[in-house]
Amino acid sequence: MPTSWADSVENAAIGGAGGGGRPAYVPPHLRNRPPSSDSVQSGPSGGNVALGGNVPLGGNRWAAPRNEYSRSGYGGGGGRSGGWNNRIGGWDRGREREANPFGNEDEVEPEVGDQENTGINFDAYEDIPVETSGDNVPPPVNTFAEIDLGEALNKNIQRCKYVKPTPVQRHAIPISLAGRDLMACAQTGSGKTAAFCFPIISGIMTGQFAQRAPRMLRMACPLALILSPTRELSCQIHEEARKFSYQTGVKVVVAYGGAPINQQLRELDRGVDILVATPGRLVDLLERARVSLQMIRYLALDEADRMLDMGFEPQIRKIVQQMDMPPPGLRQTMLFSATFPKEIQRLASDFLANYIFLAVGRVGSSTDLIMQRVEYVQESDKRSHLMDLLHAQRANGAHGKQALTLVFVETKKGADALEYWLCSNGFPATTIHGDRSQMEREQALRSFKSGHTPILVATDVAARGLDIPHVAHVVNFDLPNDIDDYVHRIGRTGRAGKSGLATAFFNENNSNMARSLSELMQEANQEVPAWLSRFAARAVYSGGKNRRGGGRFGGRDFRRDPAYNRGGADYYGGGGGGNMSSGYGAPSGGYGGAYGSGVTSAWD
Ligand SMILES: Nc1ncnc2c1ncn2[C@@H]1O[C@H](COP(=O)(O)OP(=O)(O)OP(=O)(O)O)[C@@H](O)[C@H]1O
Repeated sequence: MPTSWADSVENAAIGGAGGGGRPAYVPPHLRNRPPSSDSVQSGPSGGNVALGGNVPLGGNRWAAPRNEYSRSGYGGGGGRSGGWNNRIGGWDRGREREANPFGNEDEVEPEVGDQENTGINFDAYEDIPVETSGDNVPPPVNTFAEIDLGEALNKNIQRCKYVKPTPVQRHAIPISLAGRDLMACAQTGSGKTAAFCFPIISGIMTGQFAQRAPRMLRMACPLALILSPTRELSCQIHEEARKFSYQTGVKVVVAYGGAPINQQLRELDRGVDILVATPGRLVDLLERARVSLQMIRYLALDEADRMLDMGFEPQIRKIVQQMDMPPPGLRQTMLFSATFPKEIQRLASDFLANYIFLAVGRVGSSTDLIMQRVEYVQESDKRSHLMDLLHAQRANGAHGKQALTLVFVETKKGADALEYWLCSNGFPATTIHGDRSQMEREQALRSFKSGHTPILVATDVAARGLDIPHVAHVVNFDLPNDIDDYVHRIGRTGRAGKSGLATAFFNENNSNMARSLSELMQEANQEVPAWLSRFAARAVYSGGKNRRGGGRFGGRDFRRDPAYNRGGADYYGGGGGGNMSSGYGAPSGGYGGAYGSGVTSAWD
């Protein structure tokens, strides 16, 4: 059974609106009980506000005639593309019933010993190196049965067909259940979402905080906050969390920008235990005094390094430190990402109390499930080269499913231009980037995921977190300036134990990436072309483009660095000695120069 967010989008697309009018508020501790049997709906899945919609399928996907492109038609998005009037399923309160996020009545009752999550090969992760540091690290578990997550959550794990925990889950869940703060790095596609959702849901299910929840008029007081950097990722986490919390009595609500706020306010008014949000929309809700963070007991930052880089850091500090959220020690904080540059670890430590650092896999490295290729392609040849790749790929669809290709470009204009060119040449493509409306973005994702437009041209807005099944190929048409961005981009394929292919176009313009790219490829047991090694040998580390410093890739607790133990005064000195010195020279890396000459004052 498909279990990912992308599949739940399809389920939501099939379903209609949830039921009922506005219910009476029921506090969390009264909700924490099994719902009545009639709460299991056979029909509508309570279409997601964001992602409900339907994409007509069929026809020859590759047969688009030249010049057929049109913005309104290319996505094939008929159906409910309007989307905003759908209700998120609640759960048994008054006349409101919890929609079944699994979307299929047949799958409501899990069967013991049911088939494993299809296509998952977690044996691929078995011999993965794991490193923990911090005081009194709780031991890992090998099975879900060893952890007391509660019956209702265990049922949902079965419904998801998760047979055993992934390595990051084996380590992170016991740490979080023990109440410890956590900074966790694990490779893309390795199950981090569940690793932070399970302990939060389980903790709320025990009801230990619920009694103290105040009843404030029109002000939501969630117990847990999950922040992520993009709207699509927040929607995805929300969908996953709804599955994990189905029939547990825990209510999950999502709030993100680009969508009408009134709908989200109505959802919040109906009660919320776990709020999944993007920072901008949350700040808006806080400023309107429609959300209070005073009851927060769990804070999770997904893509935490992105959340704390210069783009988001002020908003995150405002949310976490300048509103009414309890301080570290009184809340439990969990930070997760596949990459964790040390300067960001240092920033993040402000938000944590006596935390455990967990690194699973060669962190910041890519998984070797992804076959990486780098090809030397001049700018002017990129389009024809891409076309060759796509032609070759037409033949590669398997089991009636067209293989999906995700093409990353540098700019929004570049994305539109490439999309137009692809469509004009008979390759159904769509695009996702920050200049498109939220509805267009969501429609593009649906169209891609359904295979209607099996090519998605994207900027970095799609680089992190998105879990789209059947992405067989990631093409870095334009390489990013930061090796961590590359790691996240290629991580859209090769997920959950499956294999994938990533191709990067490289030329002189990317010479500053040569060294970090070839090191990354070596780490992941990939063949490094001789010409790239020559580029790498000539290259000087250039600023933000490689922030790891020498030695092995990422994954080290920055508290173990000698500079940290000297008090950290010289830790960010820039340009000089120390492990991080190579990371901050140039202004053009992923941190937009913010850590260039001003590195010492980034958190002053
Ligand atoms: N224990 C499990 N057994 C089987 N499948 C799992 C398990 N845990 C997670 N998955 C599946 O693995 C896929 C990847 O999980 P997830 O999206 O949480 O990865 P991630 O580590 O957060 O990736 P990224 O770094 O790209 O954000 C999802 O489709 C999820 O449903």
